[in-house]
Amino acid sequence: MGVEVRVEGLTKSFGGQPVWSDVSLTLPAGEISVLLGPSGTGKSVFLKTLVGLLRPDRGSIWIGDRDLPRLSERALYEVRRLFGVLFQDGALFGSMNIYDNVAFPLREHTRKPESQVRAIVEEKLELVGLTGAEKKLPGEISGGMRKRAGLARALVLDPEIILFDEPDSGLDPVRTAYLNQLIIDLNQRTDATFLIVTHDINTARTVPDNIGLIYHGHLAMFGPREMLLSSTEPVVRQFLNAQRVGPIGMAEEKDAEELRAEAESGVDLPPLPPIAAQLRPSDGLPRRSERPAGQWCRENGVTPPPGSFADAPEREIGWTRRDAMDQTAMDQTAMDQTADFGPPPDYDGLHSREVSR
Ligand SMILES: Nc1ncnc2c1ncn2[C@@H]1O[C@H](COP(=O)(O)OP(=O)(O)OP(=O)(O)O)[C@@H](O)[C@H]1O
Repeated sequence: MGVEVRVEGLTKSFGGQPVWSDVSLTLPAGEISVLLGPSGTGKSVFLKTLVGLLRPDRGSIWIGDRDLPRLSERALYEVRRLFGVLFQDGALFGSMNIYDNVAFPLREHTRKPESQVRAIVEEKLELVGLTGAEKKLPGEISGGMRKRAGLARALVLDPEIILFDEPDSGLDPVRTAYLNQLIIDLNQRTDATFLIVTHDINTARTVPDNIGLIYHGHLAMFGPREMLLSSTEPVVRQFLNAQRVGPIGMAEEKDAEELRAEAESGVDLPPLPPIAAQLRPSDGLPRRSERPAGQWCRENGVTPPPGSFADAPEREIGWTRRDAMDQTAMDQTAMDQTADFGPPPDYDGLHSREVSR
């Protein structure tokens, strides 16, 4: 069973240079959250700080009634056992075969007899589809297999919180799709709390329950996926839609002159793409934390981008044609009252697939 992780006012710097400041967010128990951000904004540093490998300058990381940065080394060692971490490169020992790599945390942190170690290692290797690769060295298997071996090792102590640092880096799109499905299935099976750092926009759009974005030394936004996927906040919109137009430049932030030139050129951000349905477990059953598609938008009076949830069965969506019509009527009234705001948005596009047929 996963646990909630509550981060409050977390700040980290190196040699007086802040990486990020005043980060506050809650990773809900058992849910999948994704953390995005331009390169070098400190996502890996955030994961390492969460797990206690780096000490923050200020702030709290609450797990139950324990505040990690305030724990003694000994207490922290105990709490770390709640975590499983999949590092970017799998972080396997090159001279150990896959079996010994996966068995390592069990031999290091428990007194289990070798027969039990074997049973657990075999179970986790089967879970990640690596049965038969036990005797291979990390250098003898593909990058994708190394990731899965790293994942098996992250799972052997049955962690309640699993952190993934770019699990999809270096993988082709098909392997990324398989890995994402594996992550969803693992979440369903273990009910652990997941935090995934990724640069893959498709992963960010379909895998998580919540999305966060670190930008320019702070947490720009964190919340339910529908909140970010329908956000018109320029940084969020630019990043989630992989656009060049917007505040983020090649070297992180565009300067005022670049932004002015962009505004003068009349180039605008393209419309938000439709929100796709969340990826479901392989058995097709709803995720434990699943909320009806469109529910957040409806409850918060936000109109999702046209075409959203077209791939969710009508009976399961929380945003229906009726809501769209009600919303259109409400917005039309607002438009009539304020005038000069141009034509009303094309809410019918919400079901554009049906309409265009
Ligand atoms: N141990 C350290 N000592 C000093 N500086 C560090 C240390 N670890 C990371 N940094 C710096 O912190 C900043 C953030 O690095 P980090 O690897 O967390 O970024 P990231 O967002 O994960 O990047 P990417 O998306 O490219 O992987 C970088 O400038 C990096 O050089």
